[in-house]
Amino acid sequence: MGKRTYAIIGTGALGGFYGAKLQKAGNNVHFLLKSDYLQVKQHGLLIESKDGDFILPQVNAYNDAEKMPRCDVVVVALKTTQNHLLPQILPSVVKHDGVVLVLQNGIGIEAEISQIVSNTYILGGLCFLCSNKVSPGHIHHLDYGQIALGEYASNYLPTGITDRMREIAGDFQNAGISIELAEDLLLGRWKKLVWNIPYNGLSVILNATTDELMADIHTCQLVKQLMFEVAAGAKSTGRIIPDSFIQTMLDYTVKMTPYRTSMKIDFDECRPLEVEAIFGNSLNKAESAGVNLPQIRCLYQQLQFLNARIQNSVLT
Ligand SMILES: NC(=O)C1=CN([C@@H]2O[C@H](COP(=O)(O)OP(=O)(O)OC[C@H]3O[C@@H](n4cnc5c(N)ncnc54)[C@H](OP(=O)(O)O)[C@@H]3O)[C@@H](O)[C@H]2O)C=CC1
Ligand SMILES: CC(C)(CO)C(=O)C(=O)O
Repeated sequence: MGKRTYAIIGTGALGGFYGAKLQKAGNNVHFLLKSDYLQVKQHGLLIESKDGDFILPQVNAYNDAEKMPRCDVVVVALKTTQNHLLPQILPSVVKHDGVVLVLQNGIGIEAEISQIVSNTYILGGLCFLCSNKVSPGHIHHLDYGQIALGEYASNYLPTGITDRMREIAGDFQNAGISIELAEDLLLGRWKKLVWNIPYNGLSVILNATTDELMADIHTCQLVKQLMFEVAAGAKSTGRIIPDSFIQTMLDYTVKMTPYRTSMKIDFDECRPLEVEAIFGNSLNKAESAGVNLPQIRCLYQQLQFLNARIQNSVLT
């Protein structure tokens, strides 16, 4: 097989960064954009990265999914709040027997996508990346970047490590993106939520950066309690997250460059928050297995209030 073709659905902080790295490494990449389309079509992408800045003066830019060629790997990098658009986008972009790779935060998205596409493999990637889009076509990569890649099977049954995962991981690794292969995508998704649920939620509710949350004894305790609730959620679906992993996540955040989480950035910019994909879907999974997660539900209710306020302010 020749080189795989890639479509990036949503060329923002994450999609722009990984897509540009893939193109720089010689892959054939096609970028779907919305408001940045003209700028990127004319001037390409500028990546300012802690690993070295670079410019791609020319990229394959589209503002209409139907004009994109069918690709081997279609990377979903929209905010999950825009996933209602996927039924219009994915079927025309992914090749028969191609792959949809979901790089979004949250849980349960692969199952939703399995209802949209057929004859397609679905993979999920948990991205430990700190990247922001600072202006049209200009991405600022601040820290990290590794991806844990897993494959989706019906009901999130673990697939082990497949050849498809290895092949796609190879492309990303050749592009300088560090990849870990996960035998169980659902476990990987819960593990990522150990970070996202406390930090994304509390950063918005408490108007705080990660370092501020870790510097205070009370919020540090709250973060830890929320992490243990995520582990209880994982357990309700038969996945075990060891206590040592929770400690690793706490240590990782203490060492991290002080960071405004993606949800906090969305909140500050008055954009819809990814509350359902991260909080709502986790609660649904645990509660349908008969397990309540009261602290997560409390955060969820507060975030829904703020989210509704954002939607109303955008409408008025
Ligand atoms: N940024 C990060 O470091 C990380 C992000 N993630 C996850 O990755 C996902 C993407 O986040 P992120 O990249 O930060 O978000 P961004 O908002 O930076 O990027 C999303 C992009 O999708 C574009 N888009 C929206 N609607 C359309 C459309 N109809 N057609 C084409 N493009 C469209 C937006 O364009 P426009 O601006 O014109 O609306 C935007 O550029 C989220 O689930 C997030 O949680 C996970 C880990 C780290
Ligand atoms: C963990 C982190 C910071 C990047 O991986 C993230 O997922 C977010 O800000 O939402």
